[in-house]
Amino acid sequence: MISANQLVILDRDGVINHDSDAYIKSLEEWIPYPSAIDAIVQLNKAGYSVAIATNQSGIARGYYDEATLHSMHERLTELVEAKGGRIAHIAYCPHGPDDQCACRKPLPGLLLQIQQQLAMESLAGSWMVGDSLRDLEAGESVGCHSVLVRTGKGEQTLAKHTNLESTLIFPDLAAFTDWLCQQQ
Ligand SMILES: O=P(O)(O)OC[C@@H](O)[C@H]1O[C@@H](OP(=O)(O)O)[C@@H](O)[C@@H](O)[C@@H]1O
Ligand SMILES: [Mg+2]
Ligand SMILES: [Zn+2]
Repeated sequence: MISANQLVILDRDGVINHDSDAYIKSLEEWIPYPSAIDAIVQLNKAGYSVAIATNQSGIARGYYDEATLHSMHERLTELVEAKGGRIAHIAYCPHGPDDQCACRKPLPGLLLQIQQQLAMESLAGSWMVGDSLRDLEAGESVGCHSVLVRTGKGEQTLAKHTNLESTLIFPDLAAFTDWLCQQQ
């Protein structure tokens, strides 16, 4: 069984791949940070499981469909597995802000889906890595450590919220990964 402190949960847009205020609407627009792919594999090789929790309101807004989203996640999985890594689970919220779902971050639904999928008793002590406050809020609601990266919307998040005292801040996922692996 995966222990909570050996799980890293990643936000997708702005952490693994470039984000856009116009949403990531196609496979062509899904451009991973090369260092992020390598970081996921590095985490795996250091004994961490990696899962993804991503809001995808672009589906509810009609900008793209679930098949297109799945093609992005197939590509991500291919890139990670080609380097010997593995994504344990990808949880996504296809709903819009007004749909009153239980899974759109900052609600914890995506993280609870990951917990159930990985048969874990708790996520307390896992790591939640995001570029937006809602990522961190979702993680903290289930006891995750908060990590903010400056990629994607990270700089805007930092400028808007100066009271992130319990949050670790790194330039990008690779920098957090290097730090975490040095803690072992
Ligand atoms: O960062 P994650 O959760 O992986 O994905 C975020 C995306 O779903 C989109 O989320 C939207 O927020 P709204 O859903 O419109 O509030 C906007 O921030 C877009 O720029 C962004 O691409
Ligand atoms: Mg994001
Ligand atoms: Zn949802």
